[in-house]
This record gives sequence, C-alpha cells and structure tokens, in this order.
Amino acid sequence: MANPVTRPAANAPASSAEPPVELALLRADIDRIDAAMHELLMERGDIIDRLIAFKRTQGPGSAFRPAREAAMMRRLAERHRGILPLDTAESIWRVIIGTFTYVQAPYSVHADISGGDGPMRDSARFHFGFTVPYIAHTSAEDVIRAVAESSGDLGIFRPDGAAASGPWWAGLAGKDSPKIIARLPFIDRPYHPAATPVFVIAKPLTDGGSSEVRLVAATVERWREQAREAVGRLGGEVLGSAGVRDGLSVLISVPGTVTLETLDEALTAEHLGRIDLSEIGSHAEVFVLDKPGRGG
Ligand SMILES: O=C(O)C(=O)C[C@]1(C(=O)O)C=C[C@@H](O)C=C1
Repeated sequence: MANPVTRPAANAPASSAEPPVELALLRADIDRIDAAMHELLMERGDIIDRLIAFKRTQGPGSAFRPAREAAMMRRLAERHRGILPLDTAESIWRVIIGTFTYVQAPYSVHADISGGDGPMRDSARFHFGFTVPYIAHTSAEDVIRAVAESSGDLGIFRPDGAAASGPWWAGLAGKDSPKIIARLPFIDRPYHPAATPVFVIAKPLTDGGSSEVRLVAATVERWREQAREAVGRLGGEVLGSAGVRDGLSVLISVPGTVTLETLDEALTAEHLGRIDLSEIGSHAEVFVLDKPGRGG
C-alpha cells in the first residue's frame, strides 16, 4: 500500500513561504494518488513476473497477445470520463502494456518508413513506448525479413504502403512466414494522436490472436471491378493491388466469419481465371469512437 501522506493541520498558519492550506491539501491528495498509482504499477509488475513463468510453459515467441490488448483498450475507451483526455489515458496504457510485453520477452519494432519516418515513429512510440527499440527500414520487404529472422520482433507498416513497388503482402504468404496480427490504433476516432493506420506483423502466434478481420492475398489471372463489389457483398474490402508476373496480386480483408472457401467461390463467380488465395493474417476489429479524444 501507499505510504500515508502527512496532511498539514487545517488550522495551520499561512506563511508567505508556504502555499495556502487548501492548495497544500489538494497537493497532498495528488501525492497520495501518485504514490498509489506507482505502487499499483509495481504490483502489476509482480503479477507480470508470475505471468512470465506461466507463459514460458506455453512456448517461445512474442509475448504480444493482440486479442487481449484490443479488449483492454476497448474497455478503457468505454469507461473513460473526466477532464483527462482519452488520448492521454490511451497513450499511458499503451506504454504500460507495450513495456510489460517487452519485460516478458524483449523485442524491437521494425518500421517501414518508405512513406515517411515521422508517422511511423509516432505510431511506434505511442503504441509501444520509448523502452522498446525502434528500427527503421526503407521497405516493407526489409521489415518482413527482419521479423522473420528475429525471435520475437514486431514489424509495422501502412496498409496503403508502397504497392507501386510490388505486392509487399506476398512476403507474408506461407505457413511459417510472419503474419499480420494487429491493426493499430485499436481505438479510432477523429484527431487520433497516432492516427496513421498500421498493420503489425510477427512470426505466427500460437495463441492470443484475434480473427475478427481476416486478411487474404489473392493472386488472380485478371481483375474485374465486379470482383471488388463481390468482396464488398461479403462485408470485405480490397485494400491494395499490384501486378505480378502471371496476373495481379490483390490484398483483401473480409470479416473473420468469411472462410477462404467462401471468398474463393465469390471470386470464381467473377471469372478472374486462375485464383490462388493465401491467408496472411488477421486482426481485431477497429473500435471506432465518434468523439475526439481531447475532451472539451
Ligand atoms: O495478458 C497477457 O498475456 C499479458 O502478457 C499481459 C499484457 C499486459 O501487460 O496487460 C501484456 C502483453 C499482452 O499483449 C497482453 C497483456
């Protein structure tokens, strides 16, 4: 528990060197709360210590559990009230959770900065804090390679990034290749302080992933605009496309309830020629708030 804080006597004389009694009382309350919050964070650390021992028995790899984090961030946004901006509450908890993930198993965040370093750095710092190393790369391919060669690192890139240089998502196909495991920010709203949408990749997770949204790389012989509408009828979206030697590679997101077979049937009905589908990851549905996080 927090150390008791000595309050000034209510009838203490006001001297010019000391703040007025009312102010001193309020500051004593702030000190009490700060000490209690610090104690609670250290207690959280003790619990993480026990969690490390438990999770070690579950196998190696990243300690990141995106489904759990998405649920925690949703609850935070729902219960938040008062004058502290939600932006601040969210960033504090992102740093707490990102750092406690790091404490469990150290990792670096590799970022594709081909679309600019600033937004990616903001995103990495907002979601994972300053303790976690940030490593910049000039292409999504380099990020995917760095994550594939690491033991438990994360990679981040923009969903709309650099399709002009080819289908970066092709590097995520294949059983053991890294997969998309999250889409950040978990909570979206107008004027989010780290608004740039990013996909997070990691080596395939054995547990703790969310499959609310499924991501698929589709290679087709030819593309027709009606196919985009067919994906839309399934509740999905075409996120990007790039030419490949034998046709076109298309990045598609569909609700997790839509299987690869259902998507295959819908695309086959659009006469796209040979179709090859490969699941390249999944993530939690973005939680959208319609109010800005700055309060006021
Ligand atoms: O719940 C877990 O599995 C944890 O590792 C704890 C924790 C957290 O700090 O709350 C940290 C990392 C995970 O991504 C999710 C949550």
